[in-house]
Amino acid sequence: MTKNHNERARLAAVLSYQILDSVTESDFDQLVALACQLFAVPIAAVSIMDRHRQWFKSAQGLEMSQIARDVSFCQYAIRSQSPLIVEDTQRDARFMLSALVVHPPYVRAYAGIPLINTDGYAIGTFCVMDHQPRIFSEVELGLLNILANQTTKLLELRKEIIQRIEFSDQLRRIYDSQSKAQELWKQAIDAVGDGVWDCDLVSGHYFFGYSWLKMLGYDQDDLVPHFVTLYDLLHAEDKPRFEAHIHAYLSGQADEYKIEYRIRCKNSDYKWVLSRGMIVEHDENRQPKRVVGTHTDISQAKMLEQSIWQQAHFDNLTGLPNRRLFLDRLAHERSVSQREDKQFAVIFIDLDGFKAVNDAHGHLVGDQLLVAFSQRIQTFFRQSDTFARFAGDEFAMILGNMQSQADMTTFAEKIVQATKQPFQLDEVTVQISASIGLACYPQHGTEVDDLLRNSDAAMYAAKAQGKNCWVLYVPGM
Ligand SMILES: Nc1nc2c(ncn2[C@@H]2O[C@H](COP(=O)(O)OP(=O)(O)OP(=O)(O)O)[C@@H](O)[C@H]2O)c(=O)[nH]1
Repeated sequence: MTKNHNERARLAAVLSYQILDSVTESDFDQLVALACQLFAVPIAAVSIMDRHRQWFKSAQGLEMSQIARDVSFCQYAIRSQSPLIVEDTQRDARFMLSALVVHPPYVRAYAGIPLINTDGYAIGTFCVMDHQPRIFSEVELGLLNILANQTTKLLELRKEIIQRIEFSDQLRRIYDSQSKAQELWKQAIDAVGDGVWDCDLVSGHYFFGYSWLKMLGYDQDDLVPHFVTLYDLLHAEDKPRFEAHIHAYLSGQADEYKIEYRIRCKNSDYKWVLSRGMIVEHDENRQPKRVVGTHTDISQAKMLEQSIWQQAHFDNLTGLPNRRLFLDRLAHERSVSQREDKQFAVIFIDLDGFKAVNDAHGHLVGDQLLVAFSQRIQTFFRQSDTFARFAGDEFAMILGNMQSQADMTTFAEKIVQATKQPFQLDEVTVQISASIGLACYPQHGTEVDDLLRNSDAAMYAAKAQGKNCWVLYVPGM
């Protein structure tokens, strides 16, 4: 496809090949040599038409490397975008006085085919010249066309290669500048104390930043820079959560990579760290290739958080779960038992005569008694049961997975018996007893509030019956 002559656009197209004044290339020279052989002519050339000159990319039989555009034969082929055939220059008014005709190389015959690129611009010509007048047969013109086409293809190929080289240079420059920026970034973050890490997902190479290592007491040589090293250092309990989060982030299910986990220090202690990261590179299939991020030591914050949680959920004096934690566990037990169709017991205990101990021996002894009672009763429990201090001398229990009401009452009796055994405290021996109320899920209530209220009511019934005993809830209490 050819385009109407637009010299400005044509020149832009010529420049895009970056071929003007380029060094000799054998591919073009071979085509020119072939033309001389094929047509038995002394002169053949591949020329590129610049703004004011015709420059020869390759030429045979010509002394010069370029000529002024206005004396060139090829300018006609360029302008008309069609072959120019001159069988005898001395009989053609356009050329008979041309410098190329009256001076060397004394051109008498000329055939030139424009090199029209894929955008339709005539970049230059492929031409042959003779010192004698000559007629170019159709076959010869066909061959010349083929040579011109091959030359155009060569020009396109050459342009593509140049573009690829430029593109890869550009990529390398971007990569270099990014690497420099990333290095600076790593150093800056390392300097403020957050440990930097950088993971190549393809090779598994894992860069541990200086602060990362220092935070956990390691030296550079202590750790193999590989993802497996990090995985091995994770606390066993945190590994499943870590794996799940990584998977969610890399597969796009999670928007951000942000996870807290414990990691083993050089001295074998564990530290809590907050790990944050982001994908910075994808491969050609848009799969994540590289993730970089930071490690922040959050051990202090975690300890504070744990201590606050502990204070909010456990009784200071006895170390038993408090009312809040008891209610959480009760709600949990209820939903598990409902799902699995099981029974459980809620047991309410209020000590009898506790005030008298306080009054007789002082508050401190009263405290010691509460602790001693808790420790004695705790020995009756399974890990899965809950024994909590509600307030003062009130305690509550959850006994999971009860087979029968008889199991519950047997247990209650054990507590009654154990409580009335004397307590040997620091300076005195005291004796108390317990009043116990029992309610069973689901017979005595299916909701948490009902179970609490009914076990409390049963406990009051035990007090009313003379204390030092247990009572199983019956409706109407
Ligand atoms: N030493 C001590 N006493 C407490 C604590 N919390 C509450 N008390 C006291 O525990 C007593 C509980 O009162 P009551 O349950 O009426 O005393 P009680 O003698 O067991 O009465 P009954 O249940 O009817 O047998 C009160 O005197 C509270 O001041 C505590 O943490 N330490």
